[in-house]
Amino acid sequence: MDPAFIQAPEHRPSAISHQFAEGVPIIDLSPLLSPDSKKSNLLSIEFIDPATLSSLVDKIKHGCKDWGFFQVINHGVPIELRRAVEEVSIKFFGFPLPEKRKVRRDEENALGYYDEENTKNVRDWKEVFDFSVRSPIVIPELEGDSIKSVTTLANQWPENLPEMRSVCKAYAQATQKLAVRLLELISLSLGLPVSRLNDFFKDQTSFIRLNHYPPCPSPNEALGVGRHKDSGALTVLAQDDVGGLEVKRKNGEWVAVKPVPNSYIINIGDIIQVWSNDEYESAEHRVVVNSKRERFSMPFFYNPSAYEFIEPLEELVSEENPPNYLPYNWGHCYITRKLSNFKKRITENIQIQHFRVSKLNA
Ligand SMILES: O=C(O)CCC(=O)C(=O)O
Ligand SMILES: [Fe+2]
Repeated sequence: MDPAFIQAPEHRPSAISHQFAEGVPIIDLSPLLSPDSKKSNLLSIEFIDPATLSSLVDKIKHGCKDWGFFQVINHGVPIELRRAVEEVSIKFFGFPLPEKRKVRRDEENALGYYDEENTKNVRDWKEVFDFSVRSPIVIPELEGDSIKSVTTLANQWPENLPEMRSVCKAYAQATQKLAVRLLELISLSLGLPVSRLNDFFKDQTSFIRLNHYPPCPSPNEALGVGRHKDSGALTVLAQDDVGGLEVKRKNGEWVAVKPVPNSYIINIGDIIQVWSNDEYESAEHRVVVNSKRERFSMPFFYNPSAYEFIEPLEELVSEENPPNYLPYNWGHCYITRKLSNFKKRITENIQIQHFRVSKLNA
């Protein structure tokens, strides 16, 4: 196998890491499906009674605080839509490589097909197709009040799979609605008003990634995706029945997340960690591959507007609990991370650690 894929010994999947985690919270969102919205699959917080809402918010808090991720069922995303995207994804990745490369991402435009992604400078055993919810998106990178650069990202769709565009668009809208409701529940779980975080997403930079992990001849040395944390606000992830997603627990142990049919896995991203001033921590995760079955997954990365500056929310800091992070521009963070995956870089990726206020100076 190409040595570019081989993980350092300490990061290889160990034999004991494949046990399915006990007790991963599975949260039933059906109380949010109001009777008349059942048909339209619309989740709403308006009509729920206070006791039911409060018990739901408690479960969200537990998931965020103790795990950094959880699964949701009865989430309102129509199953037909999910199946339709799964089908186009299988068709697309089944195309010959030259066909897929017609919509390949490049240094200017980070959306489209890509099969050479690195995580922490080791190649991932996967191929991906990225598309953003809004397109094109113009992303200014801000430094203070001045614009450092402007990048435009635009979706690219394969000519010989004409249904892909509309199917993906409909799916993105449905998962986005779920992301909005989840963020509202998370806002309540932090003691904030329900819509406190919504305005950050007015010109969202959210995108969906279709992942394909082919069978791997050397699954003990390579990873589908190396260990990482998602840099956005939260991730709404659909995985198929093969399994392979692993999450690092607070005790340092890697545990596998058992696939639950038609559920979504919700990951807390770095932005929620910063907003909450470390009340919630983003979960480190990775993907283990296997030699027999290919695997497909589809994360929706819920990302704010590029011009937003991310910092601990003022309601959640005080003299006793001062902000742990300096403000950083999301557009800058997003573009640096997205384009840095394009090529191996000598320098480290931007991480929220770079904005952490040093405790030593306190
Ligand atoms: O495939 C998965 O289950 C997770 C993928 C992932 O973590 C990512 O693309 O950021
Ligand atoms: Fe991830």
